[in-house]
Amino acid sequence: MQNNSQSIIAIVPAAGIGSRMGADKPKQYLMLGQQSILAHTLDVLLSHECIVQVIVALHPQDQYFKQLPQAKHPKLMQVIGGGERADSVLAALDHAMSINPCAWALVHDAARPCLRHEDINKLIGSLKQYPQGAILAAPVRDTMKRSDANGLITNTVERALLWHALTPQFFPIVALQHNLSKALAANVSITDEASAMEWAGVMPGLVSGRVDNIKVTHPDDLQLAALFMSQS
Ligand SMILES: Nc1ccn([C@@H]2O[C@H](COP(=O)(O)OP(=O)(O)OP(=O)(O)O)[C@@H](O)[C@H]2O)c(=O)n1
Ligand SMILES: C[C@](O)(CO)[C@H](O)COP(=O)(O)O
Repeated sequence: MQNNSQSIIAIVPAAGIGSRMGADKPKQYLMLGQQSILAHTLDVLLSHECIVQVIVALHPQDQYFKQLPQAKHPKLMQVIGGGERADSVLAALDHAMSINPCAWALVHDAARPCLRHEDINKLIGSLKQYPQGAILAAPVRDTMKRSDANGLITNTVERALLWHALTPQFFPIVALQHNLSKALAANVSITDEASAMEWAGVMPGLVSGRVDNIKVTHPDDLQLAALFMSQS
């Protein structure tokens, strides 16, 4: 895959505690086959020819990362993450700004180990069509319902233009760092990089990605991720 000019720095928010998983360790360190979820995710990013650096944001008390073989990879750097995912991403972006502010950030959840190079290539390849940046996403397939506080259906939501936002999310480092830091300073709820860009008036592109690029969140996601990994 040739990416012509752009330098790409991957950012991996990996400072979460995995509370919804309810495991005895942060979910990114749970085993998936022969290695941990985070190790799989790092392997995909470190092996991509267009990614020149990988910055992983870690929990301040992380005791696991240094045991990963990937921790010694020459392309890998680590920073201390923050209280929320967006804070961890911003900490990594601040570091990326000191490396190459003209590069692009490819932000990918540690908890999405099933990512494939074909999807990274699609996203990078969308740069000409979406110079403002873009995200991998999956069109909604099911009928979508909105509920009230009692779990009763209030209405059916038109699904034709609804997407599941995935990662990686791909933006110019300077613009993303600026907009994310401004949005967080304004106490805006930011759950992905695109929402910070949207808050600043940008309309990111949507690039259709594989539905097996799941985020391991709940216990039953582990078996699904293992199945998808076995087919990659
Ligand atoms: N303060 C945080 C919170 C989350 N993350 C990372 O952001 C990704 C997506 O977040 P999520 O799936 O919510 O992970 P957790 O926050 O660990 O899960 P939970 O919400 O169940 O605690 C994960 O790779 C997680 O490690 C992070 O870097 N810093
Ligand atoms: C970034 C993300 O994976 C896109 O769907 C999602 O917003 C992360 O949410 P989480 O609650 O931090 O897992």
